[in-house]
Amino acid sequence: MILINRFSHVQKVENAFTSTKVRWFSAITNGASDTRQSGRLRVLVDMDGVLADFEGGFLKKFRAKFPNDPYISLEDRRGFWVSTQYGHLRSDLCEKAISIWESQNFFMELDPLPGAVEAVQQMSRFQNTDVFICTSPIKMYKHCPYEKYAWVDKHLGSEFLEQIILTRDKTVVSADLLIDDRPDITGAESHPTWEHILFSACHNKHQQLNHPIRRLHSWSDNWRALLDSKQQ
Ligand SMILES: Cc1cn([C@H]2C[C@H](OP(=O)(O)O)[C@@H](CO)O2)c(=O)[nH]c1=O
Ligand SMILES: [Mg+2]
Repeated sequence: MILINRFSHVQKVENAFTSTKVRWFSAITNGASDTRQSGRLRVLVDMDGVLADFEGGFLKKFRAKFPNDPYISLEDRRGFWVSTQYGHLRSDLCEKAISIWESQNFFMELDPLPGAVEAVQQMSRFQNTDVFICTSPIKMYKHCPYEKYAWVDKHLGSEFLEQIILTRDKTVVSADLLIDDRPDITGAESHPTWEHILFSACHNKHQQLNHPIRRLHSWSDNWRALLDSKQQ
């Protein structure tokens, strides 16, 4: 009897733990109302193609490493994946393109996009606004995650290291806005809490999207109005 009671106590504790875990998890995944209830605006800012010049850095290093191979100018870039378009140009160029962003110092040495650092610094000083840098590392993890942290430290300062979210699935992160240059952002959560603002880039600026989406054309565009539009 004592044993049974003890067991049922353990079971109860386990059940309570499980249901707390479930509640906590759903707060993370379905948190739209949570962020608004807190009265604070939560903004996710993507890194490559929004803060850091991935496309420009890639082209410069590709041409330096493979001076005798054809390349695609930024004007002619189409489609999110650089390696896909290079593979269409000539099949061996796909692997050559990948070798560029898998190299040491690729992510570290990317230049900030015009106005990006200033915009994020200003945004983070807004009242009732939390800004996070939400970025996906490449799967070849030897250099990229470290270099993304080092880049933020160098350009935004060490206090911004608290604001980094590294994830391959941005749909499970709850926020009000996600500013990102990738047109199709999908993942485990089919109804992300954020509104995706498409940041214009050489690869997406000609793209007609079949779903309604607001764009930010650059950091000289009116990003303050976008934030205002989400305030209660
Ligand atoms: C391979 C590749 C990666 N990236 C960026 C997107 C991701 O960073 P971010 O989430 O910061 O935009 C990261 C890993 O895929 O590299 C491109 O922008 N274009 C590409 O062709
Ligand atoms: Mg990006």
